[in-house]
Amino acid sequence: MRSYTLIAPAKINLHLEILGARADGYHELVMILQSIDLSDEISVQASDRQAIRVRCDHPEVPADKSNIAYKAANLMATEFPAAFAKYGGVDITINKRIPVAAGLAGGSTNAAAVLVGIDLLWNLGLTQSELEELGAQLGSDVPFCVGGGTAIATGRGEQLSALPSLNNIYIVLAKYRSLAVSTPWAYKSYREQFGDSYLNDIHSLSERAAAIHSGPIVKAILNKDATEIAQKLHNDLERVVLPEYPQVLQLRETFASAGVLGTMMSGSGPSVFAICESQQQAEQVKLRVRETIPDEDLELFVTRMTSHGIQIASSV
Ligand SMILES: C[C@](O)(CO)[C@H](O)COP(=O)(O)OP(=O)(O)OC[C@H]1O[C@@H](n2ccc(N)nc2=O)[C@H](O)[C@@H]1O
Ligand SMILES: Nc1ncnc2c1ncn2[C@@H]1O[C@H](COP(=O)(O)OP(=O)(O)OP(=O)(O)O)[C@@H](O)[C@H]1O
Repeated sequence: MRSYTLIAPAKINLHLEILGARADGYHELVMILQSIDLSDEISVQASDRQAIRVRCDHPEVPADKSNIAYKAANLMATEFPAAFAKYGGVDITINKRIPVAAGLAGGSTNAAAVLVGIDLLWNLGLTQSELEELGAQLGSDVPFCVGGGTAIATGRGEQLSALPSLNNIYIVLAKYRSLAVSTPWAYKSYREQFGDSYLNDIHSLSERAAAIHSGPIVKAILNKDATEIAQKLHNDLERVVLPEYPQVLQLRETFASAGVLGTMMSGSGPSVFAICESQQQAEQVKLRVRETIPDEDLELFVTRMTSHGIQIASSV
């Protein structure tokens, strides 16, 4: 049976700005999303049973219909019933390395990999933008995960404009294994606490553009200047997550006192990343954080920014 093995990278948010609440329950955002070199491996294999099956080596990730990888395959089967009938079922195997429920788009990148894998398995020849449109039906972060790299995301996160890629900027990533933050809770809390500061009353596009704060970090990205990027990191969701989760606040403070270029929570948390001058500094910072917080529940990774989205590792 034919199969593809795909590399599915995680993302961090270099900028996350909430512009307002939308009628559909989502929030209008301006984000800068960045792929990192910390990936799951997804294999998508044709099967002779007319069914979708998911296996995952991580005990906390469901292997049933609630897995977003299952939902991605089911969407492809619904959108392309003739191909589903012709090529048969799909067996999906997920080797999970990205921390779960971390604000790193772990599920979203798995879904993007399944879309890419099934497109190849069924010879559909979909374009990147067609794959991104399908991804938007599964989650706001899924379209970005298809192509990855560095991008500005607007709307609810699904409208993408590519930025020049940032390679080899080293980061340290920290996440407490047992700590999870609900994304709906984070947005809802923000709306309840800071709804008044929304830009909903700004109607003209030029007024709205002038009020958006992502300009300085975009300039830093265009300059490919790690120090400048690190100084301009921003995440509105920190305003609700840090007061509620002291461990996340402690990670931010521990990174800051370790002399990194800059530090921020990713997405809705609870993972925190720190931008470093070099791989060597990143390794030193990792050791220092480990000494300061010798809690085995804390996972620490040294990784780097990458320009890759979903990639094919092998095909049989
Ligand atoms: C926090 C981020 O990861 C940052 O990149 C994303 O904004 C969330 O991306 P995601 O997990 O793919 O989000 P979705 O699965 O689309 O939505 C999960 C929930 O988050 C909230 N949500 C998400 C995106 C958005 N623009 N506004 C929202 O209010 C909604 O309550 C939604 O029900
Ligand atoms: N393939 C999957 N990988 C990881 N989690 C999954 C998957 N499918 C479903 N889930 C469930 O989704 C929840 C969120 O996990 P995920 O790792 O995607 O969060 P996240 O990194 O915060 O995502 P995002 O940054 O897109 O909001 C988990 O609690 C898990 O049970």
